[in-house]
Amino acid sequence: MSEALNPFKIAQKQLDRAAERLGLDPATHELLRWPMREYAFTLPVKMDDGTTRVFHGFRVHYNTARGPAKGGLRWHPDETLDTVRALAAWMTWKTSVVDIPLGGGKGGIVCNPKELSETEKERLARAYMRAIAQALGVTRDVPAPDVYTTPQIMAWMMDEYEMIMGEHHPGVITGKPVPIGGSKGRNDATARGGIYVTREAARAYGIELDGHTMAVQGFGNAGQFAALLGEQLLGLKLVAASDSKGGVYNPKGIDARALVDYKLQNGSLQGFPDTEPISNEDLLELDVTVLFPAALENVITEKNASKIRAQMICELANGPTTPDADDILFDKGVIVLPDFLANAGGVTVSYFEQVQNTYNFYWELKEVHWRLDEKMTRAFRSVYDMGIREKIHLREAAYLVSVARVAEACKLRGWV
Ligand SMILES: NC(=O)C1=CN([C@@H]2O[C@H](COP(=O)(O)OP(=O)(O)OC[C@H]3O[C@@H](n4cnc5c(N)ncnc54)[C@H](O)[C@@H]3O)[C@@H](O)[C@H]2O)C=CC1
Ligand SMILES: O=C(O)CCC(=O)C(=O)O
Repeated sequence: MSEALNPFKIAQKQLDRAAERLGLDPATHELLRWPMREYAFTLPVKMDDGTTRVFHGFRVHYNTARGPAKGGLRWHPDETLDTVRALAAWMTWKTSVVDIPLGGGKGGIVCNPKELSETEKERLARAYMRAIAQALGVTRDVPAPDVYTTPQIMAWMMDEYEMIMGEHHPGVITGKPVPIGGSKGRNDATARGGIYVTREAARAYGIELDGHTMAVQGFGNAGQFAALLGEQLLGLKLVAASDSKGGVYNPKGIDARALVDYKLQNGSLQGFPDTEPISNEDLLELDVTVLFPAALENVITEKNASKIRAQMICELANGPTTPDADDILFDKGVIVLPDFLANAGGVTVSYFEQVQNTYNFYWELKEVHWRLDEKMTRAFRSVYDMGIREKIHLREAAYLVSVARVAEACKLRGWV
């Protein structure tokens, strides 16, 4: 990875811009440029064939001034400490922009879960939990799912934690299956939050969505629900979708439900009837109303930004757009709904899950939905108003809103 595409360098650069505009004092700026605490683990795990494999994992507590660390766990072969640092920084700005009383954290294991059996995944999840348990808990840090981690993995981790502690602690992790303390509505929350923000942005900028088109890059939790809810709630027509193996395209429209079922059955999108193949790169350049990047970082860069034809980009992925690309898109008039605003629905419902776990009283789905809608709508308005007032793009506006809140919390605590 080139230094220019190092996600943590990008996160620091984004913060530097905000710090300058906010006129942050040097100590606060330096404090917010770095994680407050980092853990690195070496995890020996027994494989099904009797051999031992050694995995490496991380957990980063970026900033906890507004509350305990919060953020997902990613299992990916390309995971690095700097990726986790960046994701933890973005979690800090994310919990702040939706104004929930949590800080930012993130974790990861360098592995390819597609090569692991279910029993190997379970042993890896439990090994990670044993390594991090003492630093977790509702008053310290609460993990959740991210790329290639699932409700089942959260369930194993919660169970391991409770074995260690000898009592129930469902709030130690969120994104759990509903029967063991998960929240209704967490499964589609990331996409749903993004759909609410897209709806608000379309109203604010006067963009017609009903009957218009969308393309989705990345067809996992975030991407699949974006396609389904984009169709159901906004009337958008899916014309292309892709996953790590490539994409499918039909300008006349693709039935989102049928495509999700096909992906769940076949593990890939390739061969879906009445579509032609499309690469991940070409999908980004389609002439659509809304583009949902929902895979990984750095897919929109200075190399392809000028070729983007979408009217609006709703960033469900973390870090899909580089700072240089942001400026190009702003000049072109493309509306970018920035990641830590657009994908904050996931952590917001994770927070609702923690609240329900604490009270041991569970909400109906419609309560989750209206509370999420309220949080996302309010967050969008605060960012939009800031963007208009300062004449800046929405990412910079979101940084100003979020960083000011975290800086205030640091100051009130007497840290700076
Ligand atoms: N799951 C959650 O609650 C949240 C997820 N996110 C972000 O959303 C993005 C997607 O996460 P999930 O949907 O949860 O993960 P997931 O593991 O459910 O799905 C990931 C999808 O991305 C695809 N993919 C992987 N590499 C790709 C590539 N190079 N090109 C195109 N597609 C590729 C995979 O095939 C898979 O379909 C990530 O950036 C994640 O950090 C953000 C907020 C919350
Ligand atoms: O649900 C959560 O706590 C965090 C989800 C996450 O990792 C993210 O928003 O990037």
